[in-house]
Amino acid sequence: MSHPNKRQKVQAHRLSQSSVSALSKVRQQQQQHDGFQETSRSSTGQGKKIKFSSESPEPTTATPPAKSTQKPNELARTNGSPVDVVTNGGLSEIEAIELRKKNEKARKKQEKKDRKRRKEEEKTKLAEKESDDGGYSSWNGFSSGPDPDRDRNLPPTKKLQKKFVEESVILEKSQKESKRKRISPTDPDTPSPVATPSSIDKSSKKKKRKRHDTSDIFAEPESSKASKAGDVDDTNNILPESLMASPVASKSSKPTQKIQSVWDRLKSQPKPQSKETESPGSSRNSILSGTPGPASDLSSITIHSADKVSPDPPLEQQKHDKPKVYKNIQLKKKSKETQQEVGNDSTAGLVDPLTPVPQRPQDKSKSQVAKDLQTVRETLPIWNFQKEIQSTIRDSDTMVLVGETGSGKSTQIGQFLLDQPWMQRRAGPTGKKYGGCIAITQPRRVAAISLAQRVSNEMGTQMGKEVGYCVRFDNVSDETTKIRYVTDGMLLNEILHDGELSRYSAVVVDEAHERSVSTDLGMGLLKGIVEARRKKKVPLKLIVMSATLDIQKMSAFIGGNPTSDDIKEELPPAPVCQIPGKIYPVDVFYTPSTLDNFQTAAVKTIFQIHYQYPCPGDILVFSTGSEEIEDLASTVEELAQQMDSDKPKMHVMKLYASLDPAEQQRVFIKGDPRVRKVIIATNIAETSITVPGVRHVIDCGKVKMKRFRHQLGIESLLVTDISQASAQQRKGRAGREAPGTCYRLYPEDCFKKFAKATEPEMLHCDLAGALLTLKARGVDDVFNFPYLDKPDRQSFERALLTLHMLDALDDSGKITEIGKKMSKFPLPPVQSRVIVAAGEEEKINTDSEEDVLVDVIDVLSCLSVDGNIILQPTRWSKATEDTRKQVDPLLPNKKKKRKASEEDSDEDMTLEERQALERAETILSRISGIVPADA
Ligand SMILES: Nc1ncnc2c1ncn2[C@@H]1O[C@H](COP(=O)(O)OP(=O)(O)OP(=O)(O)O)[C@@H](O)[C@H]1O
Repeated sequence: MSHPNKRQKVQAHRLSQSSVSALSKVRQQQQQHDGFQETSRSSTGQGKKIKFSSESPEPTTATPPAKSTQKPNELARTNGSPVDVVTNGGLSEIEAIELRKKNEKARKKQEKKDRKRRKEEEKTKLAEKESDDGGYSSWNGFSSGPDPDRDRNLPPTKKLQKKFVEESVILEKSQKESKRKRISPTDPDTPSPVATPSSIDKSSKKKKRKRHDTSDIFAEPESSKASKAGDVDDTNNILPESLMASPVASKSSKPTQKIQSVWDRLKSQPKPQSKETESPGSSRNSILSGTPGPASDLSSITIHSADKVSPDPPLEQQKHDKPKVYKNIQLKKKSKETQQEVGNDSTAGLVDPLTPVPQRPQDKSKSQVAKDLQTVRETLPIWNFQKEIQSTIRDSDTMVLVGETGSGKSTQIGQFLLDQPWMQRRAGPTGKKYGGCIAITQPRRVAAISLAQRVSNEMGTQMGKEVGYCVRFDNVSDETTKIRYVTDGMLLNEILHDGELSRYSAVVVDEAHERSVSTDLGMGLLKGIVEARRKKKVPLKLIVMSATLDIQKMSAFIGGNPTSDDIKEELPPAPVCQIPGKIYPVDVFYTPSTLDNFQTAAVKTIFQIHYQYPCPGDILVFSTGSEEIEDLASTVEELAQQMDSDKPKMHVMKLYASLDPAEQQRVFIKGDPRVRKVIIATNIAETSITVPGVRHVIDCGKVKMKRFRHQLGIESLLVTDISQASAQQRKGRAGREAPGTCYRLYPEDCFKKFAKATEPEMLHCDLAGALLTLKARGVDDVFNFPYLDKPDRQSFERALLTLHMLDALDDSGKITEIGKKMSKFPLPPVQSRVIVAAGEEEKINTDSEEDVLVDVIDVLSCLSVDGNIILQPTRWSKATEDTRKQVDPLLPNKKKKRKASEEDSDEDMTLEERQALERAETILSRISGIVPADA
């Protein structure tokens, strides 16, 4: 089988998203047809594709054939025969060339004139339209354009591309304008000579400003106006200058020397560097340093901000800012190779998803890595509160810990408590041993794994030893593990098996604001365990953490230590420790009005950022579900391939729950700083995680939530607005390694209308599973269990009836043997009942050839996966293996073992079985687009 080139691979990948290959073929054909239409339009000069960049004076069509027909000289030269050029009726070679040059020049001039005229027409139309509708339609929905008839017959993606390209040009023009203004900042009301030559009259200036305003998605919120005026000492809601009509910088008098020198440096830099527009940092600079002045490039701001926020910029940050300082030759080589691979398709601005991830420097010992990371740890806001946290939890069994996102809660808390005297494993009254380990719960497995990896790096230990994790189907920890990151579902499971959690000295419930059923049940159960362990004089410490928490409610709920022996006495609230300060500022932007289609807006924003900010600076986009993510990713990939070759390339990555875990971990590996990673994720990336390199967040403001539909008796996923707490968490994914930006694809008013906190899952889900868990844990009176928010009585009754119907409860409401078996499966009760029933069937019909249980497991496995049940085996295996090796150091050993056992089992196969297996593999490969159907 021949290896497909990168473009084919990307296409094959896209095909794999749809299992309907026929449909894909039709689509492909249509695309080819569209491509042809585009080319012919270009050659006739109609609907010519505008280049993404406004830097290059030379307009080119996107399709190579058009290019080649327009440059015969070059064609001839590439054919290797300059004499071939002499074909002009007896003219000498030189004369012919001269003549052609002249013609070419005249043609270009004419083209330039035409283009200018067309642009002017477009601008006028756009300005007129904007004055009609407030500018909204100029970017949203791509409904308005210079010549609507021209695009009528184009398919939607092409229309979108064309519209986007046109708008990008307008955007870049306006950015350039604001950049020019900033180089020579003057009074905002006095137009700079560069920006406003005398030939331009006042009305056209106004039009220009208007266009600038409306060509961007993000409006200037009230609060940012205040901050510009110096009233607000917060970087929230500050509009990036380059997105504004009148830059912030123009309010200031003169640039500081430092920034001016950066500008000078920037101007003298080669094209790709100097054309990058300013970051929104001038206001940030002004606020942080008290020095008003224009923005410079992102790197200068980073350095500047770091100066102010922390005296020593974190080491990782320094590396990130100056990729050239890498001393590791191996790494250099690697990245060269990577670039060669990436660059072999010069027209595509897209990094192939199969591109190997650059390896981390291998020559650094674990202790060296830990030593480097120590510098980062010491700059975290939580670092100075170490003693306070230690003494609070020494004196009290419970504590609420609140601190900004990125302040260091999840990574540092375990390390702060590790050496405390109460952490020692010790014997209880009966001689049973208690303690020695800390459990830190996370709502999602991806966070648990990445945090364990980070903390083991910080401690310089091997993953799975002193620091480990335990998530469903994957336990990387042993008896020696001291800090164990677990999902809250796994902790619940542990409580089922060991009602005292005797292994642990402390349990930290992280991201408690998420209020999943498991978190709420876990907290209710932990409350009881803390009391029980206190009585046995082997206390279990409980810490509840979040950045966005209702502190009073939580501290009253978990309660502090009793003040007397009177057991009836109500517990005082738990002590609260609040960590002030954030690590880096994040600027927030809102849209001026509500959008119909956040997917389109997300695409636009991604490219606006890409064109506006220099690399490094990855983008994290929050979308709603896997389908939306796949759609968005393929649109971005398609558009990225049409970018100019001098623009930084893009690497589009996806992150959602049903993705292969190794694929999920891939986003955490630092990539080539010259390539921009665009990670499109669901809310699984919302809390706890730090995706290295992310500087920009795009938040669609929506989430898919499970809702129980009483009439139908089923749960379904519905798209709803997020809460303010969620929005803050999403914003908090930027500003962790450097200052960042957050683009909210909704207006500020909408944000204010969002619920303050996320509604507890318990209040809108089917309670049957939760009640079965409680019953199995021995809680018979489920109605009076301590819930943080109690569901209504009807929900209880409905759930209890369901459990009774499934034989999980007897007539008195006690759990039955069937119920106990059911509670062990991490499935909804209805599904676990089917498994138990199938198991019974197996026992009864031992002679039957039908393997009911296996069939049932197959069906339920498919039902458990959100959406995509088709594997992507071989195509990803190389990439997946690279990632796995970095995440799981024991992988080579595991693989050896697996290979040995596979070889054993291969020997037992009959010829037919082997052929069937091969056939199945081929079909699977075909479905997932690895092998063309006609191969
Ligand atoms: N994988 C990583 N790569 C790079 N830096 C990281 C990584 N994990 C953590 N950090 C650094 O450590 C800081 C603290 O991260 P941590 O997860 O402990 O914060 P947090 O307070 O728990 O945030 P949140 O409330 O968002 O979960 C981050 O701001 C970042 O600077």
